Amino acid sequence: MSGRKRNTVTKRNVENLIDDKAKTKKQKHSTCVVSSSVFYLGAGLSVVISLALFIYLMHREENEFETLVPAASKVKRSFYKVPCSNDYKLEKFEACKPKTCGRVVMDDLIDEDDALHLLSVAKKGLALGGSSGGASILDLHSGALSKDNAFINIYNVIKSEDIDLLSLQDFSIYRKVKNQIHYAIARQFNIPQDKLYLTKPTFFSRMNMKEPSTIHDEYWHAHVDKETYGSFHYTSLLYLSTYEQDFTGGRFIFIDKNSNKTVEPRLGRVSFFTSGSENLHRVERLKDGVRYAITVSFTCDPSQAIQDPSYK
Ligand SMILES: O=C(O)CCC(=O)C(=O)O
Ligand SMILES: [Fe+2]
Repeated sequence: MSGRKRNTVTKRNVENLIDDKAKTKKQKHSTCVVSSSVFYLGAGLSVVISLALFIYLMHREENEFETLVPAASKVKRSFYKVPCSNDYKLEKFEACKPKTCGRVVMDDLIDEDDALHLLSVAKKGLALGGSSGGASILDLHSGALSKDNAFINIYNVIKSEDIDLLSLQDFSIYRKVKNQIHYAIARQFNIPQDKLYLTKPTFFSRMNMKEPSTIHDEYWHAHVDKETYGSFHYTSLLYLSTYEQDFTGGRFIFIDKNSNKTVEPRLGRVSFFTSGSENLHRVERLKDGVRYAITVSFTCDPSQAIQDPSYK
């Protein structure tokens, strides 16, 4: 009897049933609203957290730059010693190869007039070519000049178009500067000067804000000069423009285990260092402006020596 009663569909039962269904629907709807709110809140929160983390990491990277030599002040000679890598162990050239390794910055080695002269050569030379992307070079040894996505030979260009560039005076100023750097490196690292030779490439570089077009434009990658250029034992850079005056970004960064150490370029500043993996480095990506420099590097290997560049 009671079972029958339970199964009887009365008007009241139907009303209750509809009511219950509506309640369940309402409950379901509110559960749905709550869970989607939780979802959006969670997603929003994780976006905020990721953003904060990103800003923190960026900021932390900025903070982890220790400035070795700022552009704002001139240094006579700043020496920063680092332990040598094993890169030289199997090499001959006992008298020349690095036995102590390090980084040196000198602001009064090169006359400002000479740096300015080399800057004008760099500007004129690079104006005859120029990469489609952000990094262009002009190698005085081979004549290679970046042009669009490849290289042309500047000596052919100035000959065929009769352009007054890379004159005897230009080469003589390059040679004077090269000799001053040669002397400073030999002295610093205690090497007989006649066992240390100029090597190739020896090139002007120009960096600007153009987007990279080929791998040659990506100047900001970390590298070891001894691997990149093969013959280098001692790298030197003469800066021809000044950080935060002519460009921003573009600092030179030594990448050490626990920190990054920067050298801020300054017109006339020479930065030289041993070229092995004890001096892993990169150039910070430019944020604005145009940056000029010239690389003048030396080898201990007489078979990699080059003559002083001259008109061809
Ligand atoms: O221009 C600079 O400061 C350094 C460039 C560099 O590391 C290189 O050309 O190997
Ligand atoms: Fe380098």
